[in-house]
Amino acid sequence: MKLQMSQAGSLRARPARGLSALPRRHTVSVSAVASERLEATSSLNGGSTWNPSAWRSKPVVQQPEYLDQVEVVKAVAEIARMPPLIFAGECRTLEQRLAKASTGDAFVLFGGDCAEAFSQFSANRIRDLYRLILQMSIVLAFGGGVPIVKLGRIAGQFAKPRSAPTETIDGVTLPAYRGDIINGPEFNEESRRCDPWRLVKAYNQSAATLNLLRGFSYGGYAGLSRVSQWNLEFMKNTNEGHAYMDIAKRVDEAIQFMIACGMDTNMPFMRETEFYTCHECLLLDYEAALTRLDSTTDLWYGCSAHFLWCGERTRQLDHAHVDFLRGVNNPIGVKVSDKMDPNDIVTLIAMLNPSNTPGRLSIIVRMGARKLREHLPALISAVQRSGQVVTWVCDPMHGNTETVSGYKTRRYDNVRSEIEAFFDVHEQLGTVPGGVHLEMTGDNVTECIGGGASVSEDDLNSRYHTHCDPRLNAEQSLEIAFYVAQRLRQREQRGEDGVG
Ligand SMILES: O=C[C@H](O)[C@H](O)COP(=O)(O)O
Ligand SMILES: C=C(OP(=O)(O)O)C(=O)O
Repeated sequence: MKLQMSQAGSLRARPARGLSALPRRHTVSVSAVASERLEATSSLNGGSTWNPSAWRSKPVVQQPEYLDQVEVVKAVAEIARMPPLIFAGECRTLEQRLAKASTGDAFVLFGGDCAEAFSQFSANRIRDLYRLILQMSIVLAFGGGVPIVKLGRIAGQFAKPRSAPTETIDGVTLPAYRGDIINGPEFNEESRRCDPWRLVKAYNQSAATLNLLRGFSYGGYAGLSRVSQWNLEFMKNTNEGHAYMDIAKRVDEAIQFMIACGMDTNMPFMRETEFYTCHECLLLDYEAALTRLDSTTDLWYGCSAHFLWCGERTRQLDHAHVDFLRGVNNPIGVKVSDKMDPNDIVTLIAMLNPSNTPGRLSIIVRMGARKLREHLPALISAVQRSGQVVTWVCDPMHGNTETVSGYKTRRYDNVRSEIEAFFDVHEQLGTVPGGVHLEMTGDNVTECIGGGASVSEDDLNSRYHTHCDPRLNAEQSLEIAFYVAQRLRQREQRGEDGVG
């Protein structure tokens, strides 16, 4: 990659180029509706030129209020001097994988912490999340008969958008916790002060995390012959643990059979797995400092993660986050609640993926089951009419948050119902459910209620460790994987029977 940096270490803006002039591959033509909408939004884009700092001229929300701007400049310059965390070629491969998910030839699993935390950083926690994602992928691949694209909410998922800027406890009001990359979760003035040097700490934690993930992915840990060793210790005597071991046994038998037929166990697919990282593209100072020009294509890539998404609270058409994301060439996503209007979704898609490249854009729906059944059909139909290609993903977490006994929690049944509704709606419309996006952990936490683990309301205070939103624990996550696998298998069988 060509790192365009000035001597001070900040990014030097390259001469701005029209986005339409940027080369893109495998594009699909859109209908006149989408083209008209793109034309109509070119004034929002400020013409069609882009550079990693262009967002600064737009309205921006959910950014930290730092007290000392000089320290911000120094910390951001430090990040801009650092190497990219990912390589652009990996993003292009991921885009191809996500394109397959848009047609049902692959399925995407996004999973990981709501908010990574400095205090919870450990090799064991990274390993446990990683192997849970591997386990879930095996279950999904076995059920669905398609490759699973694995995307961890990890190695950069630090910044949190908040509903309210402040928090009040016992009559004391302080700034809200916005993620460890910005301030601390402890409820005192010092901790809640936004500290720009947290940016550097988050970068370093992300680099170390990614280093271990790459080691696991390419160093033998993720080899298919180890499938039966991925079961987490505390899962061994659970229903999900047993069901997983049944599948692992069948995978082992299939491998033995293939070896007997002459298969070479040194083939890359036997020893390695692709694993990608993602996070919300929220903290634009950080993201811009890690945006680099790829020397092989002369295109900009956000190098903090392979995949970046725009949150529900920051997807305003004329605001900074959409402007930033339209210019990076990574595959990207947008979170969408029931507040999204069918016309606006077409406009937003046209802005973020003007060349209609399959795999470039995932729409991550998060509404709760009831609203999803009501609103998603109109969104899908509008996108279909416009000829736009997107990968539809279900986030069953963010439309299902409630407070019980003072804890933010989610009920397993509601999470599962939203996934059910997502598959049902796609089935009715003949469109493709492309993936799920879960807040989950390999730890044995008690943050979400229900599931086979039978976490009750009274258990919430037992192992409630999240700094922000409640995560599914390992058992609940695996249970969700079995449910999704069942839906994928039904879809596959309908395809084989020529139905749908
Ligand atoms: O995880 C996402 C958001 O940061 C979170 O849902 C917002 O939570 P809040 O409503 O408690 O601010
Ligand atoms: C904040 C998040 O989601 P949303 O933007 O959908 O609320 C998230 O996924 O962490």
